[in-house]
Order: sequence, then structure tokens, then C-alpha cells
Amino acid sequence: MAFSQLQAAGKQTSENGNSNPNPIPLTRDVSVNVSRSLSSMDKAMETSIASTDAWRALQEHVAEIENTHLKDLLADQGRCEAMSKEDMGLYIDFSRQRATQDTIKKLMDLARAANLKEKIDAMYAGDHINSTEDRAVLHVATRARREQVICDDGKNQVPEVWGVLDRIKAFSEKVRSGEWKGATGKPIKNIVAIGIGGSFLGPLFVHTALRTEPKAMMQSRGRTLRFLANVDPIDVARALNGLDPEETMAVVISKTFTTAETMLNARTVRSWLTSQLGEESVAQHMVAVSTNLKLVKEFGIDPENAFGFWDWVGGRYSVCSAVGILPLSLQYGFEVMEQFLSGANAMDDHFRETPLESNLPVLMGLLSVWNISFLGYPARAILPYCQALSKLAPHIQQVSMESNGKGVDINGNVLPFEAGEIDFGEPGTNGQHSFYQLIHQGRVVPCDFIGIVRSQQSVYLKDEIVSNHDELMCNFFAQADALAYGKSREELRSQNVPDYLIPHRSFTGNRPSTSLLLPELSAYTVGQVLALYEHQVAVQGFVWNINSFDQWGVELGKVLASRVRQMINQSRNKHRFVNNSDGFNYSTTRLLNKYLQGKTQLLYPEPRDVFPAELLEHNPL
Ligand SMILES: O=P(O)(O)OC[C@H]1O[C@H](O)[C@H](O)[C@@H](O)[C@@H]1O
Repeated sequence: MAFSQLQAAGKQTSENGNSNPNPIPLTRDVSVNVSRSLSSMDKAMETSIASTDAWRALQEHVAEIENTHLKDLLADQGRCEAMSKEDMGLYIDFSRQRATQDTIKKLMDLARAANLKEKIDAMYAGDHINSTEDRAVLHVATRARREQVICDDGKNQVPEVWGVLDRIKAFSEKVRSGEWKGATGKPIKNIVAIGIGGSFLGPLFVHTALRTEPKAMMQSRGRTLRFLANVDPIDVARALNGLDPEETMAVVISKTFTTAETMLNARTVRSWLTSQLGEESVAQHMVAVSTNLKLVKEFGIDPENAFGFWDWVGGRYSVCSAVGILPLSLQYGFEVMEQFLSGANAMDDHFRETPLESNLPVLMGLLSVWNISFLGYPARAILPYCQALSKLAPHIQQVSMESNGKGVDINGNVLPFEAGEIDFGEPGTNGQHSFYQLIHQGRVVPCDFIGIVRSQQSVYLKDEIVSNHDELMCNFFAQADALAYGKSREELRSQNVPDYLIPHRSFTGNRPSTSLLLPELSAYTVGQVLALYEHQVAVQGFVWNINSFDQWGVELGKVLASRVRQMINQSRNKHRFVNNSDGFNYSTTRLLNKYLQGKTQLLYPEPRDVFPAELLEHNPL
């Protein structure tokens, strides 16, 4: 079946009917949107997954689930066994989700109604499922084994992928061994990776995950990897502070090589380098990763020092391409990064080959659709009990929210329900002392608890009854049960809690979570976790029938920022403030003028060619 036919998912089984037994308004209230014509809404409903029998069966099933409590569901051992899965060393326990085996069966029907399997196959087959940009979605090819065949437009992409990986291996070994010399003959010890969004968050997540992993740690001894993402000059100062330009290499990472923030940061760092090492130093001190090698060359970076990737890799899915593998290989060595790629590849195989019923990303994806679209829980907390995973949530935020934060389906019809998920998270136990209060007694936020069996670092003090890592993991086990079971008023009474405190100290429980247990946090398992979450997000999007691989929503702000940029430039050059004829609304005009007035009172530096290195010297951080 062609992908365009798959997109009409749900039509086959559609029987119109608008009854929603759910007390929560899970479909959009279309009556308030006057700009939306009835016929377009009808069309949207007709083609939507929400019009299928499978969707309606789940809506009706909500009432049954509302009559259950997790403390009872957890007493059913058969259910718990059926709802725990283990594969590739990963153990995932879904038994604390507000779902029964019947729910899973109904979700499988939904997956079939959405043509989920066919859509997964279409992705691997290189169909242009990113239809608004007419692109294939093949990040799985960036971690394919050498002998795999993954085609775009009939051409196997894997040899090109390995062509770049082989170059990264050779280049990183040259730099790490000291054979590659900086402009003054010193070896390169520090890497500053300049990039934002997908050209930053994935690499930062993996870097943070590996910093304390024993093998990676050994490989990175004496080396520094820093990231420069924000266009804020404060971020420049923090990224460069204390680095010796003679020993520093900047890796400019940008899929498009046009992103305003990245390009200004790249020019700023170039100026920092050349002001101290001379114009010619760019050749030894700046390299690039991009799909736009023409612009890389125009920027002044030697094409020999540029590492390409392809338009079939979405920015937020690009960490396994040169975007992540180049800076991370420079820091940890290519061998470590190859392990990471293998882990992601293993999860890719699992996703493609495992029947839906035991497919980990599919189950995670379907259960999150259940939580969001049926139970009415739009948020999810990602809670790793592992400090090394502290940048997982920020990365998944982009993967998930930029992918599925959409208002129309893949055919452009307004969605009759809210898609997307609000993701956030912090490592445990830090989060417990911050936002868990809300999760325990306020809003219901389904949680992903992630625990590790063998910690990257081991501390066991002599007089303690458990090791430090055991202490951390006690919380991993306890929190999931606290959310599920809660604490009843009767229990509190039996503990002689005074009456007036009982409402404050009781917990409803029945709050869903998933527990994920990894044997260890190695480069390999980091790759597995990455791909698990990427595919979960794809599953959600495939079921909602949206295009998870474009991101038009980020454009409007960029266009408006460029108008403001022109205005500020004019105001600086012509020493004037904004007036009514400049085309800004009243509020923005006032805000801009407040800003410009404030700036005139400052001793503002004149534009200059070189980065004011003395700023760093005078302001040690
Ligand atoms: O890699 P670049 O082309 O510089 O893009 C960086 C980022 O730009 C935009 O914000 C997009 O929404 C992101 O998806 C992308 O990752």
C-alpha cells in the first residue's frame, strides 16, 4: 500500500457517530472556533483515526478503567506478568499504567486501524513520509550495520553513511593522537561544539550520559567537550572561558548552516580564534557538520574538514549522524561511539521486526496515546534515577514536542483532538524535592521511571547499610508504588493522624507510571534508550496520523525576529526610536523603545571585527 493510502488510516472502519462517553473533553471543542467551517471539521472527523471503531471502543473502555484502581490492578499477578516485557537486556514494566490486558488488546486494534505496522515499514523503506518536505525519514540508516541496505529513492544510503563514519574515525584518531596540530603546533585538547536544537540537545544528552562511564571516562582523560548553543553572549563566555585557543577546535554543527544563532556564534568563535591565532588558523581550528556543504565552504571552513549528512535525517533525529558522532568521537574515541550506534541499531531492529504485542517502543507509544487521548493526561515526566541521564528529558522534549506538537493531520485536516505530549523531567531524587508534590497530590502526570542495575560509579561506605546507588534506587522503587497505591484516609486514621490533617496527608494513588530497568548505562544502552524514545514518538504520530517529521511551527517566530533585527539595526545607525509607522503593534513598540532607551544609557561597545577576548580575561567566571 502506498504511504498516501496509509494516511487515510481509519477510513475503512469508520462509522460516524459523535458520542463521547468520556467525561473529559478529549476531542477539541470545535464550537468555539468560528473560523473553522463545519464541512472541514466533518472531513477531518471522517478521515481521522478518531472516527474508527477502534478509537470509539477505547473511548467507551475509559468508563471501565475509571472504575479500577491501580492497587487492585497490581494485585493481579497474571496481568502484571503480561504487562512486563524484557528484550535486549531492557526490562520494561507497564503494570502501573491504568490499563488492563483488554486495554492493550484494544490498543492493538487501534494500531491496526492506524496501519501502524505498514507505516513503520514505510519509514524503513524510505518512503517520503515527511510529505510536507517530500523527504524520507531514515535516521535508522545513520546507525545501520555496514552490510544493511536502506534506500532513499532506490539508492542504498548505508555506504555513504559509513563513508562519513570512516572519515570521522580517521579524523578523530588524528586529533586525539596529537598528529593533528593547531596553528601554533600544539595538539587539540578542547572541543567546542556550536549548534542549537537538534544540533545540540542529542549530542549534549549523550555526552552527559558518558562523562562518568568508566571506559568513556578513560578515553576522554585530559580532554574537554563544551557546547555553545544559545546566541546569548553569556553562553559564549561560558563556553570559551578558560580555554586556550591554541588547543581548541570548534565544530560548527548545523543541518542547514543558516540557523541565525549558530551562525552568529560560529562567527564569534572564529573571531575569538583568529584574533589570537591569525586568519589562517581557521583551517586547523574549525570544522563543520552540515547537509549544506556549499555554505560551509563559503563560511571559510575547508571542505576537507566538513562532515556531511543528508536531508532524510531530521535535526532532532540526527545525533547518530556526524552531528553527534563527530564531537563525541573527538571526546571519547570512535570505538565508544560505535557501541552507541550498535545499541541504537539493536533497538531499530527490534522496532521493525518484533510483533506489535511485544514491541517495546510500540507499547510505550500506544500507552502514551491511551494516557493522552483517552484518559486526558497530556503531560509525561521523564524521571531517570541516574544523574548521567540528566539531559535525557531536555532531548526528548525536542524529539517529542517538535515532532508531535501539531494541529493538523498529515493531509492538512484540522485534528479533532489534541495531539502531542508535554514532556519534562529531572533526575531522581532531585525532582522529588522539586515538582513531585504536584505529581503525588495535584495533577496526574504519567511518569517514566528509569533505573540502572549497575551504576557507572560505585560508592559503598563502611558503616552504611546500603551503597549510595542502592540508596538512590530505593527511591526509584518507592516512588512508582507511592503514586500507584497512594495513602487512604483509613490508613491515616489508624496511624492516629489528627482529623484536620487527614485531607492534607492523604494520597489518592492510582497515578500511572512505567518502570524501565537497564542493566547498566553504557554507550550501548544509551543508544538503545535514545532509539526507544525516538520510536515511541513515531508510534504516537503514526497513530494520530500526523507528520511527526516536519516543524513548520518554529518558523513564524524566526521571521518576526528578523524584522526586529532590522529595526534595532536601523535604530542604532540612525539613533532613533521605534514609531507608529514602523509597523509594530503598540505593545511591541513600547517594549522595543524601553529596551532601546535602556541601551542608550549603557556604555555600549562599538561593533568590532574581533571578539573582545579581554572580556573573558577581565571577567573570570
Ligand atoms: O541544525 P540546524 O539547521 O542549525 O537547525 C537547528 C534547529 O533549528 C530549528 O529550531 C529547528 O526547529 C530544529 O529542528 C533544528 O534542530
